[in-house]
Amino acid sequence: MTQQNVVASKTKSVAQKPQGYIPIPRRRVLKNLEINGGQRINAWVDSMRASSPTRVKSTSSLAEEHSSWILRHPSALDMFEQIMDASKGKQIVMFLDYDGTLSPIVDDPDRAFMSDSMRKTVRKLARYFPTAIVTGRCRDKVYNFVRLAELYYAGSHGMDIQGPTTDPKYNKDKGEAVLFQPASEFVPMIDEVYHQLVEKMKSIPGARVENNKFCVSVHFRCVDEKKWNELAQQVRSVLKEYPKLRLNQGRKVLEIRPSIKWDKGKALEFLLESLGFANCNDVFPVYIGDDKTDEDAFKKLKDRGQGLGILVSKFPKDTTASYSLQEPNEASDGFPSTFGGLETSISQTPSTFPSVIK
Ligand SMILES: O=P(O)(O)OC[C@H]1O[C@H](O[C@H]2O[C@H](CO)[C@@H](O)[C@H](O)[C@H]2O)[C@H](O)[C@@H](O)[C@@H]1O
Repeated sequence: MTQQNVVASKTKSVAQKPQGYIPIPRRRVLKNLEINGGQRINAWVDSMRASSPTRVKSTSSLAEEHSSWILRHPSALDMFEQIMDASKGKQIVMFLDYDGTLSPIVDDPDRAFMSDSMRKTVRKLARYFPTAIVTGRCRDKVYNFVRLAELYYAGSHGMDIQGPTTDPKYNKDKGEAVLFQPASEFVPMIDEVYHQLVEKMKSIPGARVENNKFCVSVHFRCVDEKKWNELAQQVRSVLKEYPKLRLNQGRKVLEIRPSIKWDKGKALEFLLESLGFANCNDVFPVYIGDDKTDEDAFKKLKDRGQGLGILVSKFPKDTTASYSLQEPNEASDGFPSTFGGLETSISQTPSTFPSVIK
């Protein structure tokens, strides 16, 4: 299938129902919201609470839960030898989520900076392995945080994919090396919704709306929990006019995006195909992420029976990832001794981005 055909076939699916990755089916969310400010909207707010816990469990029950969870999802740092063995003779491809993985979670989304040491680690990784950032953020914004031109970037939950601008073959058109944008027709709609949400959120102290180009984030991290109900109703009042959009929840954020069959897992698959690893057993993709949306990528790896997923989380969470890391710093400090350490253990030539983007 040619690139154009791929684009055309993905675009055709715009009107179809989303499949596969909706933690909160839109129909259910809307049903929950139907009784004006009544009981059902509470169900949605409960779901916001559940996905953004604000109350800490007792230390002993947490410790118990954690030790049983860690048996099922051991630390990636402790599993270095096993990871090495599994990847032997294969091309490692790195996929990295941004918020909560490369940068710590902070109150102000515009200040989620990546540390210099993390940047150094990612630069080092990219010298040895094709490396992609896969994020809910707008691609330009995440690029401004990461500032490494040698990476692939999949912004807006994978709906905006760009190749390394250091590579002349991606850089023919004045630096815009866009490979795939399956939701491009939604840009005006997303923009419209963004402006409406900005207006609505003016009455809710602490709420923030972020335009991620192909999707919109409504942040409630700094909103008093008593106001979550009102925030949910306001978002609902906008969303009900846009049946082609749907809703997801992340870490204290509501994410509105096009109802197309596309997610971080599909983006991972697209990048692997583009790199020439479509039907290849000699590839070892590693995906590191912290959020629900990363589960689509973990699941994709499991379905392909290739590589591994690493969940960054201090707390036990339902996940398809095989391994875990506790926090972004652990990833940064750990990389040089784990994946970065591979440079001394394998005989791969640096800077060998496959020249096979089709
Ligand atoms: O896929 P990701 O790279 O993890 O992006 C998901 C969302 O991340 C950002 O929000 C999260 O991080 C913020 C900064 O630490 C934090 O304030 C917020 O509460 C988190 O949800 C980003 O701002 C969103 O647009 C992304 O969708």
